Amino acid sequence: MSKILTVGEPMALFVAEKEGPLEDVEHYSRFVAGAEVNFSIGMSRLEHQVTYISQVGLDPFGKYIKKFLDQNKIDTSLVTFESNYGTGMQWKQKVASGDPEVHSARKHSAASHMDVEKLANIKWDEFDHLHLTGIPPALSGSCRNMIYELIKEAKAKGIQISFDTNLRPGLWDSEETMAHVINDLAFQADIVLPGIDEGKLLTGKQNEREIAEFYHAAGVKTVVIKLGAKGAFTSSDGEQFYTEGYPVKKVVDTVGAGDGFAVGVVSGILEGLPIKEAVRRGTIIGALAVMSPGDNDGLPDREKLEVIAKGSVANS
Ligand SMILES: Nc1ncnc2c1ncn2[C@@H]1O[C@H](COP(=O)(O)OP(=O)(O)OP(=O)(O)O)[C@@H](O)[C@H]1O
Ligand SMILES: O=C(O)C(=O)C[C@H](O)[C@H](O)CO
Repeated sequence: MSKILTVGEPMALFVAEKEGPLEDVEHYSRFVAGAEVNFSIGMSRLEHQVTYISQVGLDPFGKYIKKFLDQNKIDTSLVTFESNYGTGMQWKQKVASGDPEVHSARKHSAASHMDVEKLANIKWDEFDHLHLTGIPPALSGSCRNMIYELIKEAKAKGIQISFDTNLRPGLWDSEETMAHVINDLAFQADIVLPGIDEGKLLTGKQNEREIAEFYHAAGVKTVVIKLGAKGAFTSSDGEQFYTEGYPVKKVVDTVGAGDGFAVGVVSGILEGLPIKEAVRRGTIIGALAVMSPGDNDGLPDREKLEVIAKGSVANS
């Protein structure tokens, strides 16, 4: 079991019960969203210990999120309640195919008011790994400073860092700033996990090999590029290979696939699996994530993962 630190914005998520435009939907089911929440749940289900740093509003949704994280055995000792600002919220469409529309209310949220003081109580000696995404540096200037400081402290302690680019253009002033900051942060990581379209936008390169070279040239050891249903391309330690996507009969909801994929790759690396097996695990968990309506409800426990990895379960 490894000990992992992460930080992010959790949101109350309402998933439409019927297809159609969000303005016509009357009934929703409640879930918890947040890329790092999804990652934490996946890692926790595989019996790794995750400490999740965040701030939520002192409101019913903040309380719900804290309870949900506790129920999923995630360490919430660094999750604080803020009475002046609210918990972020999302509403997600139900769709028969393609990506759903997601509407967010997260401007000036409690999480966006995090700053470097959130890092004061981290017990660095406890952690083996830091997982970050491109979302917190987009939330506010104080969050961005906090992420730079977090990386600096982790690197000073020699802690391995994974970085999922997870672009949210709507949260940035401009695409140029987004690409500059995200690359600056990614360059300091050991493992970088962009989607293919994100990689093209961030690097100006045209294909997965060139994107990987761009990050290697800045010192990144392992680059794994997500190719949607097709799978992934990996470049690590001079080795380059493709991993096929795990077949899915019916896609229920595409959101969260990248986080599930990160769970597979990072848990596999932390458990000492060869990189090919770690990425294969990523493709399995990414596929499981698209088979359920919430952003993290499809993530497997170890028993389910092992059964699927051995190929003895139908993918329906
Ligand atoms: N329809 C699918 N069928 C099978 N596997 C899938 C499918 N969609 C995604 N995956 C798996 O999940 C991984 C991550 O998905 P994707 O490439 O969509 O990442 P992403 O763009 O970061 O996702 P998101 O931001 O929506 O969470 C893929 O590399 C693939 O292995
Ligand atoms: O949209 C965001 O910023 C989120 O963190 C919500 C989702 O859970 C996330 O996009 C899934 O990767």
